[in-house]
Amino acid sequence: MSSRIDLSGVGQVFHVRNDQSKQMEKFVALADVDLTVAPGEFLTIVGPSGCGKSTVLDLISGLSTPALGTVSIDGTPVTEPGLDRGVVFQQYTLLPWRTAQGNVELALEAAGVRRDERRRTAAEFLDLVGLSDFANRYPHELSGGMKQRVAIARSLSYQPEVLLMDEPFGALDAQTRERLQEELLGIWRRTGTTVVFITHDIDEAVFLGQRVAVMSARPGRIRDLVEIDLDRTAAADVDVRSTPEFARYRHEIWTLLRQANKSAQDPADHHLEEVERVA
Ligand SMILES: Nc1ncnc2c1ncn2[C@@H]1O[C@H](COP(=O)(O)OP(=O)(O)OP(=O)(O)O)[C@@H](O)[C@H]1O
Repeated sequence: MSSRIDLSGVGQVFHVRNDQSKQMEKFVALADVDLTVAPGEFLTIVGPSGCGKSTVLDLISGLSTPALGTVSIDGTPVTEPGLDRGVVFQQYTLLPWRTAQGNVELALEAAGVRRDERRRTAAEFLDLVGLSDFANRYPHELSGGMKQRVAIARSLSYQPEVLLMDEPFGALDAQTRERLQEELLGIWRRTGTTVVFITHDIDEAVFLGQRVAVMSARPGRIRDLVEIDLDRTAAADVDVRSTPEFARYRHEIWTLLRQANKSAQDPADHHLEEVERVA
């Protein structure tokens, strides 16, 4: 099960207090964002800090609505959060008084799933993320990587058609992170879910994404889309990350990010013009 995501002419504006004048003013966080994510695609998004990556994810998840343009899932405009979209954040968002199993069941409760089926499905998804032996542990008894796996199991348990991930592995050590990246690719292949994954890490973006979207800031835009053609199924035997193809993609994204950072620092940007247009 997977869905297509469309962002068309999307702009987002926030009201912020000007440090000098102390007046409220409009801040254009996103402008002219056009993006289509195909059903079952794995898209990663990179960009300078504050360029609007989380804002894009919030719009797709329905946590906010755009000031301009439309966001739709399979042609239906997104107006609020829904169980067709699962979200995983960087911070572990587990309830401390519930076990791993209980945390996964929570999402199924919200989806109205019957008790016995909840138990069975939660166990199945904990197994999928390799945590069957830890089902009865509480969050404080789990490592950071395990907590994040529970969060992933919880988001997958109600079988969303879209999985939105906002730097889910950002707080993990390098080894755990690489292992979870490989596990996530395996889960994605098995479930066929459409994934949008935000990261600061170029290697992570190249390793996971079938395409990498590079954003620029002030205002946030999709600056480039790079197709990544790597054979990741060989990951178990071959260190894909050390191949010349991987290095080429890494350099390409690195160069685009450098350019995106430079344009963000350019004082002659179109920021004010955009404010006028979007406001
Ligand atoms: N609710 C809000 N009110 C005011 N400004 C906001 C709000 N949310 C985000 N912003 C601003 O919008 C811009 C984009 O924020 P966003 O969190 O989407 O960036 P990001 O690319 O995800 O950043 P990072 O990589 O640092 O996590 C930033 O300048 C941020 O300060």
